[in-house]
Amino acid sequence: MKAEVVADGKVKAFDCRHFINGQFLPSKSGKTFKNINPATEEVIGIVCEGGKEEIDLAVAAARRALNGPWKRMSTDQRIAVLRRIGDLILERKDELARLESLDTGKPYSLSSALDIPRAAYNFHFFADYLRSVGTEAYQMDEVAINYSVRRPVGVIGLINPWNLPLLLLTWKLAPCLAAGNTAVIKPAELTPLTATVLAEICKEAGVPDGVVNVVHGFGPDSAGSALTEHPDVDAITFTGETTTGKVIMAAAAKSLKKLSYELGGKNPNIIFADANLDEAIETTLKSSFMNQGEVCLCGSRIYVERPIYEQFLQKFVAKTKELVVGDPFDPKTNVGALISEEHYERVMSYIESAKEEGGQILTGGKRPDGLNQGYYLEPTIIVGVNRNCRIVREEVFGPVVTVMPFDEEEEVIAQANDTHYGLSATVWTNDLRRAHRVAARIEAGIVWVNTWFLRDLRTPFGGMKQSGIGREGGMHSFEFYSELTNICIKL
Ligand SMILES: O=C(O)C(=O)/C=C/C=C/O
Repeated sequence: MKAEVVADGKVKAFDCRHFINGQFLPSKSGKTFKNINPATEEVIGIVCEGGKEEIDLAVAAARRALNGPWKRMSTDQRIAVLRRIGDLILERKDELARLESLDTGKPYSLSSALDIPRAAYNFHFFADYLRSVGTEAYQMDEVAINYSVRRPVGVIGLINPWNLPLLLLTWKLAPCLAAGNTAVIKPAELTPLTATVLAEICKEAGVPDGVVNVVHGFGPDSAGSALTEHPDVDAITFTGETTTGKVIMAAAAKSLKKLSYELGGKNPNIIFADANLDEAIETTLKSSFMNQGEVCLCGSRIYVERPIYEQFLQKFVAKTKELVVGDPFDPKTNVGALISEEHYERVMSYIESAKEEGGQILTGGKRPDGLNQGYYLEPTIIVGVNRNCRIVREEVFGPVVTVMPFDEEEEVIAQANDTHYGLSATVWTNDLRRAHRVAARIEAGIVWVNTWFLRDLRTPFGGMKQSGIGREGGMHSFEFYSELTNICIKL
């Protein structure tokens, strides 16, 4: 699947076939769908649409592979394969970054700085981590000794989102393989390219046939539903929208699959008057608009303590107006194109609803002048809304934030927690005790203080309430991707 680098560093997309049992192959049905470049609205290739037949083939291959050479590999051999995958991702970093930008509309400056390096690091991190994974033992006086042994869960279904395609696929696949499982991957239908290259990289790195499988397609009545319903899939790990998470859970219930979920968020960004304002604004530009705001961790609800509210708005709006929206391959671009026409319309509908609810648009809210092709939307700041407005309650997943003033710590904590989500939050203050006090009271899986999206992969990562089930990262990933047997020996 070598992507062909064409004029001015752009790459030409390729047609995507499934990867099953070590072979690239089309759907038996012959069904395909178009792959669209969101920055130009052009068709850049076709993708084979998999269904029950392809999922059955992939699951059978994965089941067989559990007891093949993969099982007999020593830990050191598995570590070497995982490290090699990370190395090969880095060797093809530029090609992968261009493909990711072509598929998603995100700036190449972002995919080359974040998405692809983190994809490689996900493999290097879990390869190294595997060396230190242990279990536990307990001595019952001189009566008995208990110790646990760890084994892979089995065949894992990985269902991945379109916002950080390779970063999030490798975030799941690396620990899945490190723990000795086999995988059936269903990439998001909107972003098939880098998952297809990853399959090729896994084969080249020495992953035995059948251990990693990729089946393209949609959710309902397609590869996605076939995977979540398949009785021989032991677990499902999913990152995506909460609504989709509920559908998957219902399908997985029939065979009681183990579930790991990282779902939506409506994350508060709380800025106290004693914060370093310039630093808070510089990071808030990222936590608001990075990746076109298409990040589950984006701080889309900004709460500013009243004494600095006007000053914050004046500076934040001015800086936001300086952001360059446009061609993902232009080095000057900060904000690229939204992922699809459907998503673009959805985000625009939230901006319309905010206006109907009395919101004022301080900047953005429309397609940039001169960009009539591509799903481009200006970074948007909305004020004059409150906790009862849809724009404040529902995940927009676009370059749209609301800014609201607050007076008391108790009040802003209550507002921050007034949501059925609970993924992440950001707190800006230089008051040490307040930082710890407020962070501990926010109902979220991750709280950043005076920073955002700073990631130590050993930490528990995931959401509470309707933002997820379970945690990923370090030992938390191994807990999901392995089963423990406690053995009690009478002395
Ligand atoms: O940083 C991570 O490990 C991660 O999972 C990021 C998720 C972003 C989702 O939109």
